Amino acid sequence: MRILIVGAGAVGGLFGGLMAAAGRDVTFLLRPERAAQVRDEGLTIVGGPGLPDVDGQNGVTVNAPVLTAAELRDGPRFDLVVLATKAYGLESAVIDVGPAVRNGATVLPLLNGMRHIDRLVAEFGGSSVLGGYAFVSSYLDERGRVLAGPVAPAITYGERDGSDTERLRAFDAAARDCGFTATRSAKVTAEMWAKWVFLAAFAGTNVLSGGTLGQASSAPGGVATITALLAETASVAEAAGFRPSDGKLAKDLTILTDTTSGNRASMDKDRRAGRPVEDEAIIGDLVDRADRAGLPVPLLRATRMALGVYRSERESTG
Ligand SMILES: NC(=O)C1=CN([C@@H]2O[C@H](COP(=O)(O)OP(=O)(O)OC[C@H]3O[C@@H](n4cnc5c(N)ncnc54)[C@H](OP(=O)(O)O)[C@@H]3O)[C@@H](O)[C@H]2O)C=CC1
Ligand SMILES: CC(C)(CO)C(=O)C(=O)O
Repeated sequence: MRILIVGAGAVGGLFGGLMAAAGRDVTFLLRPERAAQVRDEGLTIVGGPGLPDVDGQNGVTVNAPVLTAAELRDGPRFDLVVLATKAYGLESAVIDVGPAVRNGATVLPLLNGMRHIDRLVAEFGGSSVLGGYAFVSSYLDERGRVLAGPVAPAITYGERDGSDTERLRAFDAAARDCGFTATRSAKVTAEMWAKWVFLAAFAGTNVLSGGTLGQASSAPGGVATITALLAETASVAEAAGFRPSDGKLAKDLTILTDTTSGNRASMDKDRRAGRPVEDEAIIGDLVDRADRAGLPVPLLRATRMALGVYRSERESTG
C-alpha cells in the first residue's frame, strides 16, 4: 500500500515516521519549509517505546521520501492519504492533496472534531473518506523533532458505514508492528464522537479554569463544573445520534476529575505556548450544533468566548 502522509507535525510525523521506520511505503506531502528541513535532516522521533537511542533517549531518524504540492501534481499514485494537519490547515491541505485523491487515493483523516469530515466528503465524495482519529500526546520541539509524549500512540480507523473492505485490510497490514496500536473499528463515527465529547470537556476544563485537570478538580465547584461540561458535550453527541455509553462517560469523568492529574489537552498547551488553536473545530462547532438542536451549553459557550478572545489577541499582535 502506497501511503501519503500530509503533514509531518506531532501526529503525521509520529505515525508516518514510525511506519517509515518499519519499512512501509510512506511518502510525506509537506509545505516547502518543512519539506526542506525533513529532506536535509530526516525526520526524528524521540521517546517512542522500543526505539533505538537518539541523543540519549529512545528514538529514530528516518529519511522517507518527501513531496511538495507542486511535485505531487505530476507525481506517483497513492492508495491512501493520511491527513494530519490542524483544522486551520485543512483548506490548504484539501487543495494540495486533491491530485492524489482524484487519482484514486482514499483519505484517512486524523484530525480532532468532526467538521473536517463534512468538508472532505463535499470535496472528494463520501466513498473516498474514511473515519479515524489518533490518541496520543505528541508534539514538535523547536528543532522540528517529534516528541512522542507520555501516551502510548494509537490510531483507530474504519469505513464510515462500518463495512469491511480491501483497503482497510491493506491498511491493517501496513500499520501492524510499527510501534503503535492500530485498531480497525466498525463504529468509527461513534468513536470519533466519543473522543470529541471527552476532548472538548477536557480542553474546556483547562481553558475555563486556567489549570490542569487536577487543579480544576481540586478547586471549589470544580468537579460540579467538569461534570456539567461533560454533560453538555454528551448532549450534543446525543442530538447527533452518537451519545457515548454511560460506562464510557463514567470513565471520562473519572479521568477528568482526577485531582492528581497534571494533564492539559493539546489545544490548551497550544494556547499557553501562544500557538494557533483549533477552537472553532473543537469547541465552536459543538456550540453551533447545540444551537441548531436547541440545547443549552453555557459552559461550552464560555469556553468558545475565551478561546475567541485568545485568538483575536493573537491575530492582532501578529
Ligand atoms: N498532538 C497531539 O497529541 C494530538 C493531535 N490530534 C489532532 O491531530 C491533528 C494534527 O495535530 P498535530 O499533529 O498536533 O498538529 P501540528 O501542528 O503538530 O502538525 C500539523 C502539521 O500539518 C502541516 N501542514 C499544514 N498544512 C499543510 C499542507 N497543506 N500540506 C502539508 N502539510 C501541512 C504543518 O506543517 P507546516 O506548518 O510546518 O508547513 C504541521 O507540521 C489536529 O486536529 C489535532 O487536534 C489528535 C490527537 C493528539
Ligand atoms: C485527548 C488527547 C490527549 C488524546 O489524544 C488529545 O487528542 C488532545 O489533547 O488533543
